[in-house]
Amino acid sequence: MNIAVVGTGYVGLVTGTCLAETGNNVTCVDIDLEKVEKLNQGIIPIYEPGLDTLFYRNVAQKRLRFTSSLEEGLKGASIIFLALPTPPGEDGSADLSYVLEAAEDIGKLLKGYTIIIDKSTVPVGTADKVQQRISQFATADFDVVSNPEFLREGVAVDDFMKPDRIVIGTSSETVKKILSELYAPYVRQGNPVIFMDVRSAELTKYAANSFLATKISFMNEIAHMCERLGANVDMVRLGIGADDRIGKRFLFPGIGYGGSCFPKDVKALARSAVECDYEFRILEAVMEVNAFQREYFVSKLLRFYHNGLQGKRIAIWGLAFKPETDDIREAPAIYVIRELLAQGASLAVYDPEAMGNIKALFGDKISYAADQYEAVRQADALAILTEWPVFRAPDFGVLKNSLKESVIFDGRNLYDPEKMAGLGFYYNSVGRALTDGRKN
Ligand SMILES: NC(=O)c1ccc[n+]([C@@H]2O[C@H](COP(=O)([O-])OP(=O)(O)OC[C@H]3O[C@@H](n4cnc5c(N)ncnc54)[C@H](O)[C@@H]3O)[C@@H](O)[C@H]2O)c1
Ligand SMILES: O=c1ccn([C@@H]2O[C@H](COP(=O)(O)OP(=O)(O)O[C@H]3O[C@H](CO)[C@@H](O)[C@H](O)[C@H]3O)[C@@H](O)[C@H]2O)c(=O)[nH]1
Repeated sequence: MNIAVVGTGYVGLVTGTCLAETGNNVTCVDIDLEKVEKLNQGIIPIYEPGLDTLFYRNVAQKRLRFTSSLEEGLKGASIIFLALPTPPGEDGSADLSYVLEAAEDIGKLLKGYTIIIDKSTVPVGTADKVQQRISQFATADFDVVSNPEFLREGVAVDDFMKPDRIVIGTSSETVKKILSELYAPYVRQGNPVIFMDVRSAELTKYAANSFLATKISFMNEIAHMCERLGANVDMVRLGIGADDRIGKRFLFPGIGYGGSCFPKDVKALARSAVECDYEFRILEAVMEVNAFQREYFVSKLLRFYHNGLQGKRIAIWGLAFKPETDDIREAPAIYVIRELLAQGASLAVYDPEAMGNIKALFGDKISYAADQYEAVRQADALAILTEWPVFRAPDFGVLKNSLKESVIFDGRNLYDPEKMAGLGFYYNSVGRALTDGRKN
């Protein structure tokens, strides 16, 4: 099939590449000229594991192209995917300006029957708005479909190629037939393509993200109880996760969820509730707990250094909002860095992929280490903010010799507290015993 993808960010680029991989002809469109130029030079502007192999293969075989001209992108396309930003507006509701402006431009260019698929995360009623906006300008026939995307950054290619499920909101039998064919290669293992009405599909996306965010905030609260009651959150996690009704995943406490999706989508669903005269009480608590997690992490350092952080050098391992990505959107690290700087600490940071993005934000206010061990050299303490695999089994001897004092604040529970005490560290993690082996 001939496909256009409008918006070539994390979702658009992965969607376009993975659709080309199964034999479709895909043109990705973006208004960011620099991005399009890079893509046309074979430079992938984001870090996403596994994307490069598929990208280079499909570009070489001319199934994947990039352009900044919408007109050129839409030429011959029978399906148009919208993968455009829907950032939070001032009141928390999703800002639909990117989607609706693109709809208008698309309307002016539509030729024959076209399926317009919304992959952006949008509130209930958006497909109707897109339909109306396009109708004002189009003469050709078209259908607007909601097809929310559930990929996770860091494993986006796998998630797209083998999705748990595909949700499609449409009432058109023609659309159902065409999209069943388009997605058939991705659900060969029997994962379902779930057809439903458009409004339910739109809400499904927010419900999924909000439920997962709720799971995380719930576990963060359980972690606080563990710290107060002398229980171990790892054990509680295993104990409840073994129950199929609860499930093992998304039960890891830490410094709160970040990223470009959970924070904005929870906020947007809460706002949607207000707009339809309902107070979504759980979501208010989920957001409150999430904000508290990063504050609590910083407060642990402040309590430890009760004379203040002035003159202290803190090393930070992990800046991205999660491992295996360079994305720092809403990363807890941004808050932690700002707070520690405000308290007078000097910072040396390291992340395998997100250094460039953090540098663009903080410039020369902090030091950027070439590797994780350089970051801790002569630091008073280490703070761990992202659970990159490379941090999981460091050389503790080197770590201990590099730090001025053997002090670790771990926001991601990477190590065993007893083991850390045995190695002579002060080790403060989330929802587990605080251990101090410095006098061992
Ligand atoms: N990032 C994720 O993991 C993820 C997963 C599922 C769903 N989503 C949703 O998908 C949507 C896109 O998210 P993203 O992370 O890919 O965003 P992004 O910011 O990475 O990419 C959006 C792209 O759209 C481009 N753009 C803006 N206006 C345009 C226009 N008029 N024409 C062409 N291109 C235009 C931007 O230049 C940018 O490259 C959002 O609604 C998001 O909530 C994101
Ligand atoms: O047990 C857990 C799991 C995750 N997180 C945090 O939650 C955030 C989000 O993680 P994750 O969901 O893995 O990453 P995203 O790429 O943001 O993916 C989410 O957001 C996407 C955009 O909507 C959806 O498509 C995905 O299905 C949904 O998982 C990160 O800060 C994680 O550190 C935890 O704190 N504890």
